[in-house]
Amino acid sequence: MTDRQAPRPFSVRPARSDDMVGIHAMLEPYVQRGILLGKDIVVLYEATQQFLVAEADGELIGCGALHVMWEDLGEVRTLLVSDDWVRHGVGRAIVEQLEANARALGLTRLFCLTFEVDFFTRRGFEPIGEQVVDPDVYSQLVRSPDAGIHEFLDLAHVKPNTLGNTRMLKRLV
Ligand SMILES: CC(=O)SCCNC(=O)CCNC(=O)[C@H](O)C(C)(C)COP(=O)(O)OP(=O)(O)OC[C@H]1O[C@@H](n2cnc3c(N)ncnc32)[C@H](O)[C@@H]1OP(=O)(O)O
Repeated sequence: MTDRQAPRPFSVRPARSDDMVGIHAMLEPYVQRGILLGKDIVVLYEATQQFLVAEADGELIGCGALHVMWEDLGEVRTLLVSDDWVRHGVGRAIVEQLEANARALGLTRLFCLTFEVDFFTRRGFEPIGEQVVDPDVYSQLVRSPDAGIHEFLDLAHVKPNTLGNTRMLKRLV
């Protein structure tokens, strides 16, 4: 006998624009708790192609995004699974597909900033302390208006958002 439940069927697919209102609603509680960065709905629409969604019985149950930051470097963003579905392999399936997408785009390193250190460690991410880009790349990245890149660079004005988070990196092989 085991207490592991039978697998519940779900699928992961690229997001469509009409998923964004649902993603915005799923995101809001985590923004309130300071776990994920808040995004205006217009920013979500602009990022539609970056997103994957998980669904079961036609309902959104999770999402995650891949943001390209540099030639070799991407970031996993806005990963979440609805409360009813945590610990059923949905987060893992989303991250594995985001990694496949990253490889297809030619990326070799994936960054994330997270409280979920155990989850990302099991996915092969490792904590990093310092800057992982050279000064020339840094000087270009700092020109981006994107708040996520400011968090990646650990700029002073975003430090209140990132308090207690762990910076992690995975090398894609
Ligand atoms: C970069 C960022 O976006 S950081 C923000 C991350 N998101 C958040 O913090 C929001 C809140 N958290 C969440 O939404 C979720 O907990 C996530 C996204 C972190 C993880 O998603 P989940 O779907 O719960 O993860 P998943 O189930 O794939 O894996 C977690 C572990 O649950 C366990 N598990 C999986 N399926 C089962 C099951 N059927 N029964 C029991 N345990 C299970 C396993 O131990 C699994 O780890 P492993 O597969 O590596 O051995």
